[in-house]
Amino acid sequence: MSSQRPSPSLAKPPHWPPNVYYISTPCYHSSVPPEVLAQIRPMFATSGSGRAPRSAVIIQRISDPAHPAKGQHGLFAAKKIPPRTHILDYTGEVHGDDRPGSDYDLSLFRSPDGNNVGVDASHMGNEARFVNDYRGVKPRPNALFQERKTESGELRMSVWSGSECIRKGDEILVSYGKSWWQARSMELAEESMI
Ligand SMILES: C[S@@+](CC[C@H](N)C(=O)[O-])C[C@H]1O[C@@H](n2cnc3c(N)ncnc32)[C@H](O)[C@@H]1O
Repeated sequence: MSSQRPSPSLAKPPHWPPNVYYISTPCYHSSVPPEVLAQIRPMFATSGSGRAPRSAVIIQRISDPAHPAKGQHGLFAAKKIPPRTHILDYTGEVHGDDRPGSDYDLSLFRSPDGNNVGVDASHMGNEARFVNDYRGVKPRPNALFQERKTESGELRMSVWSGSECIRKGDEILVSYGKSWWQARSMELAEESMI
């Protein structure tokens, strides 16, 4: 199975990992059935950029020893972001196969006949792949994942600010959901039994 080849020409933001393609629009993997693709990306849809204005977000290495993702990276506000604002789309490889090993895979769409479509940013994506979960960092998330449709009808998963404004310099934090963490703790328990 294959994916369309991402364009290598985009300028990467600071701290971008060398082994990950930087893409501003989704790439579609051949595992997405054509009838499902037609629902999430109408024929006439043009892939407008999912990029945040370059100044809205910044990727930073986490050095705070109290942060549970210390040594990794996170996404931070480069300027004040008003409440309920579209920050950026979560780009990646849109796929219909299972990606159990990916820590960068989000659910995008479930069709009535049971086809699941995800967006996996483990090998290609944009700044949104660095959004961390709020647990152990702040009492509550200040942002959320929420789908949107582009003007031409393409379904995107996006990062939006919550009900309060995000101050410049704040880490942008979502909730991955209890089931995401439950699946990870089950994996760890299984690994420790091997
Ligand atoms: C989508 S990535 C987020 C970006 C990641 N920090 C990085 O530098 O690539 C998800 C991974 O980030 C880490 N992570 C995110 N939120 C976390 C949290 N609240 N506590 C511990 N680890 C977290 C976990 O390792 C998780 O598998």
